[in-house]
Amino acid sequence: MIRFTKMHGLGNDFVVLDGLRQTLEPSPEWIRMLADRHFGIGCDQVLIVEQPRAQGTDFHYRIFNADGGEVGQCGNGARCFARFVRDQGLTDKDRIRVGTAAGVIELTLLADGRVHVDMGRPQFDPRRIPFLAQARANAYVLGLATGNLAIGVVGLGNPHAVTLVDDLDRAPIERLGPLIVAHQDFPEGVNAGFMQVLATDRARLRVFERGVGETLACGSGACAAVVCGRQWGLLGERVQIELPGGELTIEWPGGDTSIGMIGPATRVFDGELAS
Ligand SMILES: N[C@H](CCC[C@H](N)C(=O)O)C(=O)O
Repeated sequence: MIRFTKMHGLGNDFVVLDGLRQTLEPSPEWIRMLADRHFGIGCDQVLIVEQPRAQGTDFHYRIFNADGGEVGQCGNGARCFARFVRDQGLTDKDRIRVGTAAGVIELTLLADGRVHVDMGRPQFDPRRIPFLAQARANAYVLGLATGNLAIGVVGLGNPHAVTLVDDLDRAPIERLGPLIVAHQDFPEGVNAGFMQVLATDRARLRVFERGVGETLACGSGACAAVVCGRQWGLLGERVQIELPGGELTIEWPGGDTSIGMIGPATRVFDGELAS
């Protein structure tokens, strides 16, 4: 009987599985079933806790989108991961180093119940995002059927394209999101963020996620939006990002430094799969 925990980070929701004390075979078909909101449990991503692989890490963390694809980063998921391994008694540490397919991240459980994630340094090398155009990524014009779109492109262990909009409620996000996510310039797809800057320390954001569609929050997307916003001279070092599901605090000094994210991690229920 496979046990799972249902969790969310500002409404970006997860099925979290302990891969240490149970044997899991995460095929794309099985992941899609778990994520299915009618035939399965229902979630945006499936997260699996595994034994550490990299030197100096406490765990390895596998991330699967609802479409079954495995990816290298999930900011909201990282916060839930930290909460999960503590709640399950898998560690008693407050600071946890976790290996992912994209590298190592450091999670810190804060006294107020929130979690800080050191998301590592933003990537601008197009080959590592990956992104086919060789132009410097912070102002690239994407050719769409609906016309050209100026975007910022950055990697956070997963690829992000950020579009600045004047009004998040009126921008044609439902139409543009899928076009950007599937654009040929992103050979592995991309997460499409739409940001409305309110002040140098505050912005609104909606994200169409690769492998899912629009989510209520996207942690790596919030980090990508702050990186692009800073490169465009619109945002300061510490920014409150307002997502449909709630607020994240993002801190980035700029240059070749790590980006930090602070936010909640919520456990909803534990369950067992029938088969
Ligand atoms: N859809 C993303 C993975 C989850 C990212 C998001 N849920 C977050 O909180 O960072 C991708 O395909 O790269």
